[in-house]
Amino acid sequence: MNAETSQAIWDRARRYQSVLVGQGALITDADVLQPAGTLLDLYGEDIRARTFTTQDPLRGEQMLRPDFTVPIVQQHMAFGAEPARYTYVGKVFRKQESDETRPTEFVQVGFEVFDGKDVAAADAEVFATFAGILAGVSVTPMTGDIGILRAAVIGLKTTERRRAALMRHLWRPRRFRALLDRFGAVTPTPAARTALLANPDPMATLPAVLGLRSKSEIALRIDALRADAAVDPISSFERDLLDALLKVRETAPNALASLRDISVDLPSISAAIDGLSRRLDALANRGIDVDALPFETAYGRTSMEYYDGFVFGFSSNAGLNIPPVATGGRYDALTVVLGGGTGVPAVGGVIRPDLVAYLEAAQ
Ligand SMILES: N[C@@H](Cc1c[nH]c[nH+]1)C(=O)O
Repeated sequence: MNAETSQAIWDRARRYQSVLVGQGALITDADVLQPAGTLLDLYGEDIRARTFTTQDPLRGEQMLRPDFTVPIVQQHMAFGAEPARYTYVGKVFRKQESDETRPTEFVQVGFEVFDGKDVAAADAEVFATFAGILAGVSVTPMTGDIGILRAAVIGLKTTERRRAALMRHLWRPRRFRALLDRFGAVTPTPAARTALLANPDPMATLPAVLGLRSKSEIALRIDALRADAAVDPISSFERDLLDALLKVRETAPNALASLRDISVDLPSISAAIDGLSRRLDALANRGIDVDALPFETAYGRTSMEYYDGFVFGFSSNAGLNIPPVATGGRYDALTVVLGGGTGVPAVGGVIRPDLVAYLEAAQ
């Protein structure tokens, strides 16, 4: 699916990067080989499964960098001073499991902004920068906000354990739905579980040969299931609110109005919605046509699991079946994890020059 030679794609990448440098971004880089271990966990299931890993005799498990954001956050938290803007050009590596025509290594041009002075303005700056680079290319933007979804789950009137389970599965829409139905007692408890919990001494019924879990882990799990079985279901009122929230998919001003309506009954999302409102103002200040800007609450739920606020993407209009040409989002919590407890508000994104070339050739 190459529309340009590799040389032309690198040239194009550097042209895009010069726009970012013009905006005050420092050129930076990251090693191709990154320690896999705990870093790999930060990406989430999809990227974890698609990352090439290898073994180094001294350094242990290594991965071919599946993205730049994680190593750049690490560098920034170790050596950087705020505010900072960075840009990089380089290849990332991801296995393709279903579509052989998709490359397993491709060039990204990235922009990362570490600046907590005005998060709405920083979100708008990143979005508008990519929109500017893509002016004249036929793409449609999409925006979302993982922070609204997180706030909704945090606000549910249920146990901490249930909230944590839903939060963990925020990224797997089907699993999330199944959990919500279970916690809402919409789907009945599986018969085997009911039988297990009805048994006064379930540990006595364990087979002689156990699987991966130890006896004490199984006992803990049974205790947790027992405690959970005694908890009231999440009300249909709250489940309907979550459903309504997840269905919001409109132009940004309409989405804002719908979300405000929902927040009357789900006040935990109010602060996140105020943030959305400030972001829309900041985007308008940057010349973005906010009235036509699409917003979808569920957008970004299947991508990088480090996003926790604004998310965006630019996709081809035509039915070309290619991934979005530019994507990004806010990842404040990732900076806390990699900063050893102290973080800095951060947002960024990448653009793929190969895909833009392909789109332009198809236009
Ligand atoms: N690193 C992300 C894009 C991104 C950069 N900054 C924030 N998000 C990716 O490869 O999809």
